[in-house]
Amino acid sequence: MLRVDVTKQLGEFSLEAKFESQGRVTGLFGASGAGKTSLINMIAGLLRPDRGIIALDDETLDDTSNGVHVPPHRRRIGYVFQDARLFPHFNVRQNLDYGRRMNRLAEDSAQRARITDLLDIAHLLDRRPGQLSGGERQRVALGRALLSRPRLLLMDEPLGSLDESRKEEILPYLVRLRDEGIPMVYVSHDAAELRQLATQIVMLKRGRVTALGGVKVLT
Ligand SMILES: Nc1ncnc2c1ncn2[C@@H]1O[C@H](COP(=O)(O)OP(=O)(O)OP(=O)(O)O)[C@@H](O)[C@H]1O
Repeated sequence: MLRVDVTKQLGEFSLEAKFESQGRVTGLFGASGAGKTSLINMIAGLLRPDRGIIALDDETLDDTSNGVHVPPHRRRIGYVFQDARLFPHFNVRQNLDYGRRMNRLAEDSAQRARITDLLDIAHLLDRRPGQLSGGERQRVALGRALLSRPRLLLMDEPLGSLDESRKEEILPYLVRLRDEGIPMVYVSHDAAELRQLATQIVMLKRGRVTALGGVKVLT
């Protein structure tokens, strides 16, 4: 379970968000500037709340009243950005291996084969990111996040930079990931996308949670 109860002032913008999610895919929905990225950056540990608590299952990741702040690399949280942010000088195999090495996990070739199959990227292992399409790059970014064995996967508009046909190409993979059982927080301003993927919705407007519930709150 993910529990968030935080406040943060960013210049003129104030974020005050409280929600709990048991959902497999928590869809964070809101217009541009609503505070979605700031909120998931706090869950990732990249941005510290001014006040409040973030907890994942039975672990407290932030608790400002007790001075608790677990640094990002200790959270075991995967993050997939709108632009894949692969390492350009590494090939796909090396990019995939990065999260595992950073987390000092043992090599697990069976797991890598399973993930590369799941995402249909096994034939791309020797290529560099510059030799991939946008959709392929995003599938590699998903694979890299998954292979770090995260307890939670954060996705910030992972389809945002893709055109409609590429989006259609990736969505089925995201549905497969949902069924893998790793909980996800999925940021989007696209209600149709969230209807297909999310199991629970947190709606944000100007830094406040305005609705919580199933995908029907999107209507
Ligand atoms: N470091 C900062 N200093 C000042 N203002 C900031 C800072 N970071 C974010 N903001 C402001 O906070 C608001 C929320 O930004 P945020 O990126 O979280 O929104 P978002 O919902 O993710 O938007 P988008 O969908 O456009 O990415 C915006 O008005 C932004 O300008």
